[in-house]
Amino acid sequence: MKSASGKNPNAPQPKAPCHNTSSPPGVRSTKKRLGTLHAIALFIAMVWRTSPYLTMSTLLLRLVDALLPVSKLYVGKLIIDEVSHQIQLGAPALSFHDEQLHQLLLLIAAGFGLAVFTDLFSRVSSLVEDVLAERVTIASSVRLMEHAATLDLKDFEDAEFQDQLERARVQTSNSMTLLSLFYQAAGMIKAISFAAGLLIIAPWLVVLLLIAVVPAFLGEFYFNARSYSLHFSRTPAQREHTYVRLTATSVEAAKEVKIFGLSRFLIDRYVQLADQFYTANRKLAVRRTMWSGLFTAIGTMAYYGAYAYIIWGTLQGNFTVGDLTFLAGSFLQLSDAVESLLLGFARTAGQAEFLKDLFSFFDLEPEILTPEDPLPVPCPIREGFVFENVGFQYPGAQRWAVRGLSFTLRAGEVLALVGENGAGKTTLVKLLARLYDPNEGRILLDGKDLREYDLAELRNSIGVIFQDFVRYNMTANDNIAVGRIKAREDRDRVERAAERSQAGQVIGRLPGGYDQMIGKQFNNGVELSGGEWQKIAIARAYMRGAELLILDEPTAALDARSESEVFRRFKELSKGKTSVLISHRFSSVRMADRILVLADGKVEAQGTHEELLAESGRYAELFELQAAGYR
Ligand SMILES: Nc1ncnc2c1ncn2[C@@H]1O[C@H](COP(=O)(O)OP(=O)(O)OP(=O)(O)O)[C@@H](O)[C@H]1O
Repeated sequence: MKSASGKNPNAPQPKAPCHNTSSPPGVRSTKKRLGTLHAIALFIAMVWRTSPYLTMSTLLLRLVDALLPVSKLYVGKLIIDEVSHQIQLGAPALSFHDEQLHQLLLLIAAGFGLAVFTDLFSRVSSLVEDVLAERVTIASSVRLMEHAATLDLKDFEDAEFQDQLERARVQTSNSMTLLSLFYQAAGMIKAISFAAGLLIIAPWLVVLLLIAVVPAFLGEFYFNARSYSLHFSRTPAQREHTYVRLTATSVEAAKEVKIFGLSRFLIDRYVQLADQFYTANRKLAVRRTMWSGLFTAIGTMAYYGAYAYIIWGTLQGNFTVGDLTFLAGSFLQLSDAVESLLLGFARTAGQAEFLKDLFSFFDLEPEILTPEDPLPVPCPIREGFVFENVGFQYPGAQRWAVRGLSFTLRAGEVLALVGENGAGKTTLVKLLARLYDPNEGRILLDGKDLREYDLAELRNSIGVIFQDFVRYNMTANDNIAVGRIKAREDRDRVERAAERSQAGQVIGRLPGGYDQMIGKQFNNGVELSGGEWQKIAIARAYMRGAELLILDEPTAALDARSESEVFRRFKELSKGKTSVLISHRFSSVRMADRILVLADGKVEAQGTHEELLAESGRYAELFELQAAGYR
């Protein structure tokens, strides 16, 4: 994996400042701030792309919604002024035909209309925003999954990558909070509309107000940054926390948890991690509450100071009673609006830090790619695969998993791989499928480097069933169809594949047949035995019908008769195809055309079963050990 900037994140990196929870947010570099703004801009673009129509509607509705309160307040002022005016005139009781009464009724009707509209608009805006937020959540989750699918296998095996993925994942479900950006824009218009009234009548009140809310704003900014850096620094622990919780409650672990009596151990670990979070959260929350209480008190003081000034001005005759209510109302609402605007802004800036994680995740690029002018993958394969002095080291590993590995896999042959645990058999298979690229040497397919072929086409012509194949909690049909998902609806093909792998008998015994849900995660699911699962998984290889088929020990749980049958059929049915079998059972391995003995990541010996026995090497030794066990 490398970031779009071209840097390899696997290379040692200087610690990012946000790792350092003690550094105050004030020392953040301008570059980082720009990065935050950039993330906000990318987010707005993403919202717009999700639904231009809903985005426009949200903005317009919020704009109207923002202008309604000041209009309502102004109509209130006009009503009070009109009433005071009538009282001052000492006017006799108004009659229905009076011009003034009409005026007053009209103002009351306008006030009523505005009140109804305000409520309506705010409900409709919230509705549209909710819908938009949900669409954004779905769109960003889809983008996250699509992007994750393009990244390399080694990325997924990297803990730092998992942290980043976790933060990005959290972010996709937080779009709702982020849409408060629009709310902020509306809040700004609202504040400007109130300020406009105040500016005309008493301009310095606006200055007073700004001074009053600045501390609250800075405080909020500070605490949001602290909260982000706290969250960032504990993502690994947070993932462990979730992992422990899921392990303690998952169906997969339930057997061992009970047999080994692990629940107390897991709960204690959970509590230990939770305690760390709790203590840090509580400390931050207490400090935040104290400071924000103080800042709010400053704001309230400013409000009452302004209120006293307006009352004084009214008593002096500088303002009318209507002005008094308008100014006091405007000031209060403006102070609320500015405060929530500034706090919201600080909060959004805090959120935008998380947003950066999402977009930096989208910036990651895979290293295993299709070249510019890819070769078409040969079909059928004519010569086969050649490993030329191949060496591969897993990222971060001290030792080479394979090194100096050279051999030929001829087109149309059945090759068996044997070797003790850790000899490099699975690694070899992963290199063949380009799940990794070699660090040394090269792998040729029909004389050309694997890296010159179209990656998707190459993977399309290879079918691998790994020893740790996935047990999908899906129907029996889909569990086989994953081998060639495009043919999912082709029940005949699925059934043929199942018959070939002996999964047909297993499925025949299921109450729902091919439509039976397998696995215990969902309603009406039935569990299978280990061997039954393996038969289903092997059916995927037949379903795939690829040029190169590889069974990497998915037969370990099969009884001896079933495994022997699986390999016999596999050999028969894969005629004309190239296949690789990995097994520790020599009775099955001997059926292969050729056997490769791997040791310490390289080929130690090769030949037919008889040839290898005659050599009296490791193969003969292991074969004898196993045979002795049966005597
Ligand atoms: N994802 C990985 N990351 C780091 N090292 C790995 C990874 N997978 C395997 N290794 C290491 O590479 C070496 C070869 O492993 P590999 O899985 O290829 O062996 P194998 O011959 O298939 O073993 P087994 O018979 O146990 O399945 C081992 O030393 C193993 O520890």
